[in-house]
Amino acid sequence: MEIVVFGAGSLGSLVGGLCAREHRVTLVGRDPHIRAVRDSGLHVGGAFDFTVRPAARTDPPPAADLALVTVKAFDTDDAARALADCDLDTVCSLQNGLGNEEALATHLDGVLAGTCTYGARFVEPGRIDCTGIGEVALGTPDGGRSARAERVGRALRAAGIETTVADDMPRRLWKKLAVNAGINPTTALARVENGALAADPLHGIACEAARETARVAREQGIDLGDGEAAAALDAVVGATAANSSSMLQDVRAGRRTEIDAISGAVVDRASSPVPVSQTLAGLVRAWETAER
Ligand SMILES: NC(=O)C1=CN([C@@H]2O[C@H](COP(=O)(O)OP(=O)(O)OC[C@H]3O[C@@H](n4cnc5c(N)ncnc54)[C@H](OP(=O)(O)O)[C@@H]3O)[C@@H](O)[C@H]2O)C=CC1
Ligand SMILES: CC(C)(CO)C(=O)C(=O)O
Repeated sequence: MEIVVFGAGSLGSLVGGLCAREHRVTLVGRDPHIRAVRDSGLHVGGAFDFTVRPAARTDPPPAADLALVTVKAFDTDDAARALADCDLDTVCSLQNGLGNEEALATHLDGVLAGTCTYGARFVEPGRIDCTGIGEVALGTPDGGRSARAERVGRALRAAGIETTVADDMPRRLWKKLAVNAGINPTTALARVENGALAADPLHGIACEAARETARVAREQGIDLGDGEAAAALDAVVGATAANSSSMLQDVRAGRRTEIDAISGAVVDRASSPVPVSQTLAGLVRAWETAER
């Protein structure tokens, strides 16, 4: 299968590197990382230790069977526009946050929704580390089964990526959002690793943000319970206790965060008050305004 990974930073290089062991892969990203991959290949370290030599460029190729989108959520619309001239059969987001599939579908056909719990960290141009083995779940954005999703699932499994083809992607996207809405802004503002959320006061704040997200999901017709959302948050906090959330990494690096697609998405869709999510979103945005 011809696969283009659009947004070959940390996660995109991990997934693209794994796919390159089985498929013809083109990474689309930025120099100097892309130049290093072109010159010396891509080394995937951490939980893996291999080097592959995918094609690497700073603009999309003319065609591919599958595009995996791994830009940050605030770049999704630009990614969709950049891919519009690429002859594609299927596009699959592996991003965090809500709204990515809708943004992609504005410009592209054959869009699938996806979540990813693998962890990836950029080391230096040409090298990334896998910081945690997880899984990819993918399917049609509105739920239900599709031959397109089954094809992509087979291709990712063939590359050794733990993959579930799911018929309930709306629910999965909201459940992942509840986890991110609890963990990401809380750890970023407190400057702590994920494990600090196991104890109060941070545990109470993170759980309430997750429960607010579950309530807004129910307002949107998604059957996601408060207890289930809080339990999912606790499970991820336990499993990634030593990790720095992506939002904490962004804040520490002085980079723009994905707050708008995470807590902002909860606030924008709420038809009842979500004070914790609103406060977390406001505080992170205030930091972005002051510090960036
Ligand atoms: N890293 C991880 O462990 C995980 C990440 N995720 C999610 O995956 C998504 C990606 O995260 P992550 O990999 O960490 O982010 P990164 O910033 O490391 O990777 C995104 C890359 O895409 C590049 N990019 C953006 N727009 C373009 C463009 N138009 N053309 C070429 N390159 C472009 C960025 O370059 P530049 O910055 O210069 O614009 C960057 O190098 C996010 O939604 C994140 O929340 C989900 C699970 C785990
Ligand atoms: C699940 C979690 C919070 C793990 O750190 C994550 O997806 C992130 O950091 O963006």
